[in-house]
Amino acid sequence: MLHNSVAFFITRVRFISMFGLNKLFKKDNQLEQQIFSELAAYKSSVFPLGIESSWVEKIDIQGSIVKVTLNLPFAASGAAVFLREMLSSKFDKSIDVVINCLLPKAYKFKNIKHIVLVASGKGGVGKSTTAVNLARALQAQGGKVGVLDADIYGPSIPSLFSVMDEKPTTQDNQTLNPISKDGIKVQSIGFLVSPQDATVWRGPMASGALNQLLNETQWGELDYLIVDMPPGTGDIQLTMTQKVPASGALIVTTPQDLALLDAQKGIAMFNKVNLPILGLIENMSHFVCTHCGEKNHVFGKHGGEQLALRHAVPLLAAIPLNMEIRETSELGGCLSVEHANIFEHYAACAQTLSSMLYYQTLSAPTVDIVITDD
Ligand SMILES: Nc1ncnc2c1ncn2[C@@H]1O[C@H](COP(=O)(O)OP(=O)(O)OP(=O)(O)O)[C@@H](O)[C@H]1O
Repeated sequence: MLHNSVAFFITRVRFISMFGLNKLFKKDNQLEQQIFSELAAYKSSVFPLGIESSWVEKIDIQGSIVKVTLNLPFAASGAAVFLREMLSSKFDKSIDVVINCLLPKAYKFKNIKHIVLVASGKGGVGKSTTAVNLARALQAQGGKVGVLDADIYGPSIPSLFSVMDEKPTTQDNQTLNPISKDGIKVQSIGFLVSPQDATVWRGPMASGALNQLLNETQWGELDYLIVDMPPGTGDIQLTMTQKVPASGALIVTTPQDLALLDAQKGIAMFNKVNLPILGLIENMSHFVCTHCGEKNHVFGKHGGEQLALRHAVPLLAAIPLNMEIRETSELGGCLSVEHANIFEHYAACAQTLSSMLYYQTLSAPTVDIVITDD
């Protein structure tokens, strides 16, 4: 019996060699190695150091059908589109790329891996709109996401997610369950106190409330918690910043001189408390004419770019002034579903942001952060 199977095996090997199939297997192996090399050499803002071989889960080659599966340690599943194009053009054949996002289990606070503050030097520049779309984009890229609305002057997150009438529930009378909207966990100061009451708060009260919302909400496991900060750079914002174990801050600005001056104050504020500034987002950066497609810089040109250069922080996105952004936001809709082309701006920003946060964690020492109420 054993003799028979050995004979069968030898015949099979001979048969394969005879028809040159072993060369075919070698060729597959060669292709696999070339794919590894191309991935390692591919550099972009999302992959500044290329794609590590340990991120390649598998390369499946079935004749002319090739599929590459990657497990990325950050939320950038949309990058599959570029990688697919790059590999297909290099090898002159269709190569499919699938990206799963598996962030390392390194927690910044409780079960939260990264906390990102979204701030602005002045009100009305689109900070909350940007925070919500960025949260949705991080989720679309494969992350588990929560949003904490700490804007005591005008908590607009409930309305931007269209959950104004909901109230967080409690199971133990000590902690609150956040509202879940489209898989995103939402908590807002607006669910708990009226805006009239909150606007007269002083720094310690506001930061105490933020602390409480952060600590006493059952967030579960999150990859990214986006915190919508109150606009401005005063005592309240400073005290709040000091109380949150954030990975960094994003500053939203418009291109007008006055907004840029205030954004500069925001940069100074975060520098004062040594919180890394992850980047600037220039909102309402330009307007694309719906008839002729021409780009108009309604509020000025290159302002965000110059500010970013001056302070050596990345300009992560230049979001257009766009009617669909305003309409969808005001109706609490989802831009990715309703206007996918405009949502691309936020998707690209989310990919770069999540990659930055990953590399930041690699280079930072790990410390346990304990928040107290004082
Ligand atoms: N890129 C954009 N294109 C068009 N409209 C926008 C854009 N970004 C924001 N808006 C609109 O601008 C208005 C202000 O936006 P938002 O409430 O997000 O600003 P904010 O900076 O958070 O304000 P506040 O300081 O009051 O919290 C909203 O009507 C919003 O829909």
